[in-house]
Amino acid sequence: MRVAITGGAGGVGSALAYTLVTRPEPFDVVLIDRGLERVTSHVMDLELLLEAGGVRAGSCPDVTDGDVLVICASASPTRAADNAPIIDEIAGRLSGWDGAVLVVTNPVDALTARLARTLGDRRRVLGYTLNDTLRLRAALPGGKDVWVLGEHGDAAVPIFSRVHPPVDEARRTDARAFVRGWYRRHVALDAGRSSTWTSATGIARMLAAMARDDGEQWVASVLLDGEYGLRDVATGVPVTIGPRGLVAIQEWELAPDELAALQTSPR
Ligand SMILES: NC(=O)c1ccc[n+]([C@@H]2O[C@H](COP(=O)([O-])OP(=O)(O)OC[C@H]3O[C@@H](n4cnc5c(N)ncnc54)[C@H](O)[C@@H]3O)[C@@H](O)[C@H]2O)c1
Repeated sequence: MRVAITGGAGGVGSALAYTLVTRPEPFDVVLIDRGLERVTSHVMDLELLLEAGGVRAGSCPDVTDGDVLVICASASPTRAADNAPIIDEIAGRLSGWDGAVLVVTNPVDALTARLARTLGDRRRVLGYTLNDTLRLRAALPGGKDVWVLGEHGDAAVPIFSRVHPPVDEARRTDARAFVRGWYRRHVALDAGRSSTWTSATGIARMLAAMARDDGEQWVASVLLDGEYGLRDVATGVPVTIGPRGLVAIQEWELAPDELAALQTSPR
């Protein structure tokens, strides 16, 4: 699979490039950012580690060089307000290209919706929201079918009704507090960096799953068209994914409080 990463010299983009070149699958990676020097420096560093595939530096027009474009380009790792023009600038370069896009840049749900509307094809645009699920899995070690749906971040919705073995109310309260507390503690650090390692690992796993196209269960933000009673907003829902993006949205039967939280989660 050919993967173009825009924002490739940043924290998430460069960690993702490292994760992809050290995985066994043959990913061909193009790293794109505003300045060619910084991506070239990353590429010179990374090409010594290649397990399979390749890695090279690109410039902004090369966003169409992959089968999948991962958007990590951002005005700042933590300030999300300025990123809509960046998404619009990238969208302007995508005409005539029919690949899939994985949006990482925040606010990820709003930007996924914006890009899906611009491209006119919601199936090609997935938003990366898996980190919330990875945090809940850390809070419920050994649990099966542990997922977080809804808007990425503070309003995310842990889905306890599917977890095996079942989770009692006391553990639910602790797990909820861990997931919310993790996010708030990380934001409060104001450390000038995002969760680059979790994100890079999760994105690489999803890209490998898109290449495998084997029907495995994932979660991603998708522009909804009536699923879960929501329309024209993007939020995290259960999905299967393939090389061209969304394969299908699964409409799970949720507990009433979970469905209500999912329906009010998009802001
Ligand atoms: N969805 C998630 O779960 C998740 C997780 C972590 C980070 N994020 C978001 O991902 C984004 C990137 O985070 P980061 O820590 O890598 O930030 P960063 O500041 O380290 O990197 C952003 C990079 O984008 C580049 N850039 C800016 N404008 C560009 C453009 N028009 N074209 C190409 N490159 C451009 C910058 O030069 C920089 O290298 C942020 O918006 C962050 O909030 C989302």
